[in-house]
Amino acid sequence: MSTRKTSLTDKQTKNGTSKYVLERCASINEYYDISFKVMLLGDSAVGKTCVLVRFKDGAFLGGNFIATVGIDFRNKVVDVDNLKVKLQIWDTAGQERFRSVTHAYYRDAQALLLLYDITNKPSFDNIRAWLTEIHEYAQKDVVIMLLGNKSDMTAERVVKTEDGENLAKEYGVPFMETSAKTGVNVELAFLAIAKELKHRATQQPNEPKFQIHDYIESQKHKSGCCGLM
Ligand SMILES: Nc1nc2c(ncn2[C@@H]2O[C@H](COP(=O)(O)OP(=O)(O)OP(=O)(O)O)[C@@H](O)[C@H]2O)c(=O)[nH]1
Repeated sequence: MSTRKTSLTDKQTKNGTSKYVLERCASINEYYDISFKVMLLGDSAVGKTCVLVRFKDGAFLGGNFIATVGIDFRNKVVDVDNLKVKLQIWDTAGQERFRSVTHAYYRDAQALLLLYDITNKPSFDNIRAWLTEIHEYAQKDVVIMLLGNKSDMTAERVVKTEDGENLAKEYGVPFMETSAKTGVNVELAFLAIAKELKHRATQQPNEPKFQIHDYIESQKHKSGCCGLM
Protein backbone atom coordinates (compact mmCIF):
# COMPACT_ATOMS: atom_id res chain seq x y z
CA MET A 1 0.00 0.00 0.00
CA SER A 2 1.32 3.41 -0.75
CA THR A 3 0.10 6.79 0.36
CA ARG A 4 0.82 10.13 -1.25
CA LYS A 5 3.21 12.55 0.33
CA THR A 6 4.72 15.79 -0.78
CA SER A 7 8.22 16.67 0.19
CA LEU A 8 9.64 20.15 0.14
CA THR A 9 13.20 20.61 -0.92
CA ASP A 10 15.39 23.65 -1.02
CA LYS A 11 16.90 24.36 -4.42
CA GLN A 12 19.41 26.96 -5.51
CA THR A 13 18.25 29.39 -8.18
CA LYS A 14 20.58 30.70 -10.89
CA ASN A 15 21.35 33.84 -8.91
CA GLY A 16 22.28 31.75 -5.89
CA THR A 17 19.24 32.47 -3.76
CA SER A 18 17.25 29.67 -2.18
CA LYS A 19 13.91 28.67 -3.56
CA TYR A 20 11.57 26.15 -2.05
CA VAL A 21 10.14 23.62 -4.42
CA LEU A 22 7.29 21.23 -3.75
CA GLU A 23 7.86 17.69 -4.88
CA ARG A 24 5.34 14.89 -4.83
CA CYS A 25 6.41 11.41 -3.95
CA ALA A 26 5.01 8.22 -2.49
CA SER A 27 5.74 6.60 0.80
CA ILE A 28 4.54 3.64 2.80
CA ASN A 29 2.67 4.08 6.08
CA GLU A 30 3.22 7.80 6.32
CA TYR A 31 1.20 10.67 4.94
CA TYR A 32 2.32 14.24 4.78
CA ASP A 33 2.12 17.22 2.45
CA ILE A 34 5.40 19.00 3.10
CA SER A 35 8.62 17.92 4.77
CA PHE A 36 11.35 20.00 6.41
CA LYS A 37 14.65 19.26 8.13
CA VAL A 38 15.19 20.78 11.55
CA MET A 39 18.42 20.45 13.56
CA LEU A 40 18.97 20.69 17.31
CA LEU A 41 22.25 22.33 18.28
CA GLY A 42 23.95 23.40 21.49
CA ASP A 43 26.50 22.27 24.07
CA SER A 44 26.50 18.74 25.43
CA ALA A 45 23.89 18.07 28.17
CA VAL A 46 21.74 21.16 27.52
CA GLY A 47 18.84 18.80 26.85
CA LYS A 48 18.59 18.46 23.05
CA THR A 49 17.67 14.77 23.10
CA CYS A 50 15.21 15.31 25.96
CA VAL A 51 13.47 18.17 24.15
CA LEU A 52 13.14 16.01 21.05
CA VAL A 53 11.80 13.02 23.02
CA ARG A 54 9.33 15.32 24.83
CA PHE A 55 8.05 16.62 21.49
CA LYS A 56 7.96 13.24 19.76
CA ASP A 57 6.72 10.98 22.57
CA GLY A 58 5.43 13.37 25.26
CA ALA A 59 7.81 11.83 27.81
CA PHE A 60 10.82 12.96 29.83
CA LEU A 61 14.11 11.08 29.66
CA GLY A 62 15.23 11.50 33.26
CA GLY A 63 17.92 9.49 35.03
CA ASN A 64 21.42 8.95 33.80
CA PHE A 65 22.68 11.24 31.07
CA ILE A 66 23.72 9.40 27.92
CA ALA A 67 25.47 11.67 25.43
CA THR A 68 24.43 11.45 21.79
CA VAL A 69 27.09 9.93 19.54
CA GLY A 70 27.31 11.73 16.20
CA ILE A 71 23.80 12.39 14.99
CA ASP A 72 20.35 10.82 15.27
CA PHE A 73 16.94 11.73 13.89
CA ARG A 74 13.22 11.35 14.49
CA ASN A 75 10.18 12.37 12.42
CA LYS A 76 6.97 13.95 13.58
CA VAL A 77 4.03 15.11 11.47
CA VAL A 78 2.13 18.16 12.73
CA ASP A 79 -0.96 19.92 11.36
CA VAL A 80 -0.44 23.46 10.13
CA ASP A 81 -3.43 25.22 8.54
CA ASN A 82 -4.88 21.95 7.20
CA LEU A 83 -1.54 20.76 5.83
CA LYS A 84 0.40 17.80 7.21
CA VAL A 85 3.90 19.06 7.87
CA LYS A 86 6.57 16.47 8.51
CA LEU A 87 9.49 17.64 10.61
CA GLN A 88 12.55 15.47 10.23
CA ILE A 89 14.45 16.44 13.36
CA TRP A 90 18.17 15.84 13.61
CA ASP A 91 19.54 15.54 17.13
CA THR A 92 23.24 16.35 17.10
CA ALA A 93 25.93 15.49 19.62
CA GLY A 94 26.98 18.57 21.58
CA GLN A 95 30.43 17.21 22.35
CA GLU A 96 33.26 18.99 20.54
CA ARG A 97 34.73 15.78 19.13
CA PHE A 98 31.63 15.22 16.93
CA ARG A 99 31.63 18.74 15.50
CA SER A 100 33.08 17.82 12.10
CA VAL A 101 30.41 15.11 11.68
CA THR A 102 27.55 17.48 12.46
CA HIS A 103 28.85 20.34 10.29
CA ALA A 104 28.15 18.21 7.26
CA TYR A 105 24.42 18.23 8.07
CA TYR A 106 23.96 22.00 8.62
CA ARG A 107 23.57 22.74 4.91
CA ASP A 108 20.47 20.54 4.59
CA ALA A 109 18.60 22.05 7.53
CA GLN A 110 15.81 24.55 6.93
CA ALA A 111 15.58 25.38 10.65
CA LEU A 112 17.92 25.22 13.63
CA LEU A 113 16.89 25.10 17.27
CA LEU A 114 19.84 26.35 19.30
CA LEU A 115 19.71 25.37 22.97
CA TYR A 116 21.46 26.40 26.14
CA ASP A 117 20.81 25.30 29.71
CA ILE A 118 19.59 28.05 32.07
CA THR A 119 21.56 26.37 34.91
CA ASN A 120 24.82 26.31 32.95
CA LYS A 121 26.41 29.70 32.17
CA PRO A 122 29.11 28.39 29.78
CA SER A 123 26.39 26.79 27.63
CA PHE A 124 24.85 30.28 27.30
CA ASP A 125 28.20 31.99 26.68
CA ASN A 126 28.90 29.50 23.90
CA ILE A 127 25.76 30.51 21.98
CA ARG A 128 27.72 33.22 20.12
CA ALA A 129 30.24 30.61 18.96
CA TRP A 130 27.37 28.36 17.84
CA LEU A 131 25.88 31.24 15.85
CA THR A 132 29.24 31.84 14.18
CA GLU A 133 29.34 28.17 13.15
CA ILE A 134 25.77 28.39 11.91
CA HIS A 135 26.61 31.38 9.74
CA GLU A 136 29.60 29.51 8.36
CA TYR A 137 27.94 26.17 7.60
CA ALA A 138 24.14 26.62 7.33
CA GLN A 139 21.96 28.01 4.54
CA LYS A 140 21.73 31.82 4.53
CA ASP A 141 17.95 31.86 5.01
CA VAL A 142 17.85 29.12 7.68
CA VAL A 143 15.27 29.74 10.43
CA ILE A 144 16.99 29.98 13.83
CA MET A 145 15.34 29.83 17.23
CA LEU A 146 17.09 30.22 20.60
CA LEU A 147 15.84 28.06 23.49
CA GLY A 148 16.84 28.35 27.15
CA ASN A 149 16.10 24.82 28.38
CA LYS A 150 15.59 23.36 31.90
CA SER A 151 13.30 26.25 32.94
CA ASP A 152 11.86 23.94 35.63
CA MET A 153 15.17 24.16 37.57
CA THR A 154 14.39 27.53 39.15
CA ALA A 155 16.65 27.07 42.21
CA GLU A 156 19.69 26.34 40.01
CA ARG A 157 19.06 29.09 37.45
CA VAL A 158 22.16 31.15 36.57
CA VAL A 159 21.04 32.67 33.24
CA LYS A 160 18.27 35.26 33.54
CA THR A 161 15.36 35.14 31.12
CA GLU A 162 16.14 38.70 30.00
CA ASP A 163 19.72 37.71 29.11
CA GLY A 164 18.32 35.11 26.72
CA GLU A 165 15.82 37.63 25.36
CA ASN A 166 18.52 40.25 24.81
CA LEU A 167 20.85 37.86 23.03
CA ALA A 168 18.00 36.68 20.78
CA LYS A 169 17.08 40.30 20.00
CA GLU A 170 20.70 41.08 19.12
CA TYR A 171 20.67 38.31 16.52
CA GLY A 172 17.06 38.90 15.45
CA VAL A 173 15.92 35.38 16.31
CA PRO A 174 12.87 34.21 18.27
CA PHE A 175 13.43 33.03 21.83
CA MET A 176 11.69 31.11 24.56
CA GLU A 177 12.52 29.13 27.65
CA THR A 178 11.56 25.46 27.59
CA SER A 179 11.51 22.49 29.90
CA ALA A 180 11.81 18.98 28.55
CA LYS A 181 10.88 17.82 32.04
CA THR A 182 7.53 19.62 32.36
CA GLY A 183 6.96 20.13 28.63
CA VAL A 184 6.61 23.90 28.88
CA ASN A 185 6.92 25.55 25.44
CA VAL A 186 8.41 22.45 23.78
CA GLU A 187 5.51 21.83 21.39
CA LEU A 188 5.18 25.57 20.80
CA ALA A 189 8.82 25.82 19.70
CA PHE A 190 8.44 23.10 17.06
CA LEU A 191 5.00 24.29 15.97
CA ALA A 192 6.24 27.86 15.48
CA ILE A 193 9.08 26.52 13.35
CA ALA A 194 6.68 24.33 11.34
CA LYS A 195 4.37 27.30 10.73
CA GLU A 196 7.22 29.58 9.66
CA LEU A 197 8.60 26.99 7.22
CA LYS A 198 5.16 26.14 5.85
CA HIS A 199 4.37 29.82 5.26
CA ARG A 200 7.69 30.42 3.54
CA ALA A 201 7.04 27.46 1.27
CA THR A 202 3.48 28.19 0.30
CA GLN A 203 3.14 31.95 0.64
CA GLN A 204 1.48 33.83 -2.22
CA PRO A 205 3.08 37.17 -3.23
CA ASN A 206 0.23 39.32 -1.86
CA GLU A 207 -0.23 37.30 1.35
CA PRO A 208 1.02 38.89 4.61
CA LYS A 209 4.22 37.34 6.03
CA PHE A 210 3.89 34.98 8.99
CA GLN A 211 5.15 36.82 12.08
CA ILE A 212 6.88 34.12 14.15
CA HIS A 213 7.69 36.49 17.06
CA ASP A 214 4.05 37.60 17.35
CA TYR A 215 2.83 34.01 17.09
CA ILE A 216 5.13 32.87 19.92
CA GLU A 217 4.14 35.78 22.17
CA SER A 218 0.45 35.09 21.59
CA GLN A 219 0.81 31.37 22.35
CA LYS A 220 3.43 31.34 25.14
CA HIS A 221 0.99 31.64 27.99
CA LYS A 222 -1.37 29.04 26.58
CA SER A 223 1.33 26.34 26.56
CA GLY A 224 1.14 24.13 29.64
CA CYS A 225 2.71 20.91 30.78
CA CYS A 226 1.49 18.87 27.86
CA GLY A 227 2.03 21.25 25.03
CA LEU A 228 -0.35 23.66 23.41
CA MET A 229 -3.83 23.85 24.78
N1 LIG B 1 15.41 19.20 35.05
C1 LIG B 1 15.61 19.06 33.73
N2 LIG B 1 16.55 18.21 33.28
C2 LIG B 1 16.72 18.10 31.93
C3 LIG B 1 15.95 18.83 31.01
N3 LIG B 1 16.35 18.52 29.76
C4 LIG B 1 17.33 17.64 29.90
N4 LIG B 1 17.57 17.36 31.21
C5 LIG B 1 18.61 16.47 31.75
O1 LIG B 1 19.86 16.95 31.27
C6 LIG B 1 20.71 15.86 30.91
C7 LIG B 1 21.19 15.99 29.49
O2 LIG B 1 20.08 15.85 28.60
P1 LIG B 1 20.27 15.40 27.08
O3 LIG B 1 18.97 15.62 26.40
O4 LIG B 1 20.83 14.04 26.98
O5 LIG B 1 21.37 16.46 26.58
P2 LIG B 1 21.95 16.67 25.10
O6 LIG B 1 21.97 18.13 24.86
O7 LIG B 1 21.20 15.85 24.10
O8 LIG B 1 23.46 16.15 25.24
P3 LIG B 1 24.47 15.61 24.08
O9 LIG B 1 23.83 14.40 23.49
O10 LIG B 1 25.76 15.30 24.76
O11 LIG B 1 24.63 16.73 23.10
C8 LIG B 1 19.92 14.59 31.20
O12 LIG B 1 20.30 14.09 32.48
C9 LIG B 1 18.48 15.03 31.24
O13 LIG B 1 17.65 14.25 32.06
C10 LIG B 1 14.94 19.73 31.53
O14 LIG B 1 14.21 20.43 30.81
N5 LIG B 1 14.83 19.80 32.90
